[in-house]
Amino acid sequence: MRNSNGSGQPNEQREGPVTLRHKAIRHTTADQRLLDSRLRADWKTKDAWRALRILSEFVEGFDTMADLPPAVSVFGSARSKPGSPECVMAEELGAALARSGYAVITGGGPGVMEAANKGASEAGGLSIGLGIELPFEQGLNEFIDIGIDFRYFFARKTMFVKYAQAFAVLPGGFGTMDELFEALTLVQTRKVTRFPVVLMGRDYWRGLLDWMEKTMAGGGKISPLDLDLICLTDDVSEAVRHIIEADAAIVAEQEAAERAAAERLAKDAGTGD
Ligand SMILES: C/C(=C\CNc1ncnc2c1ncn2[C@@H]1O[C@H](COP(=O)(O)O)[C@@H](O)[C@H]1O)CO
Repeated sequence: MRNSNGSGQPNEQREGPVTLRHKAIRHTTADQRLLDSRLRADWKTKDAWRALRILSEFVEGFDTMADLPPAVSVFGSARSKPGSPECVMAEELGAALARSGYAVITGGGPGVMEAANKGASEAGGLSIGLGIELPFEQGLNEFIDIGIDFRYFFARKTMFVKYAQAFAVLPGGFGTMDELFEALTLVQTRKVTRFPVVLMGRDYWRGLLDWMEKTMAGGGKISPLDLDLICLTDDVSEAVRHIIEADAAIVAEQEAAERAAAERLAKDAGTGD
């Protein structure tokens, strides 16, 4: 939904290729209708169709994102104001990533997302926004070269992970925490190849990291090694260097694994196994 008309009500709603205006606007989102257990009566008739709609989001996303160069997903608050310390940092980070050859993927919204897209775009990089249908959504920010609007959070989240070499997470609220912890869980459970997670903003993250070290790791709820996944910094150059080095290390590991597999095959062929 976009552009409130002053009454706080949006005057236009986009649902995939469909635009709804005026009395046709629905005051719920696709995610809300899918997840609302009070709509149980609809499950039999509507969920099978929803599955096709969900599939179409994956098809559209895979098709569009497959052509990207190496990319970094940047997360952070939708509420930060332009010129705030985290927006300044996001803009510098977007620009530095672009100069190092990375495309920048964000949630396509305002605040930190917009700042990262702006930095990337103005530095000549490729700037991508994966928008999400929200009851108060404002549309994709103006610094996006490739934008995709998703109805379903989980389809959109797949794209952030699948097409990024690293995650950079700036100060943010629940949405940002969700994205951070999803990344850490995927790496911890080896659902994705180990990839770097950079937390930017030492003061903002210190309390959470201390709690993770003392309470989570101290209480045996995570392994202390899980915290090695995270790089904490205020320095944009250090963040980008960390991403480049981790990226190179992962590529080297993968190449070594492929070489070892090829050598095993050759050896087995030689011994007739
Ligand atoms: C809150 C406002 C607008 C929300 N618009 C969003 N557009 C796109 N993506 C969003 C939006 N809000 C949250 N996200 C996702 O979560 C992260 C930020 O959430 P947080 O709670 O603000 O930390 C972000 O990385 C997005 O992927 C009004 O201006």
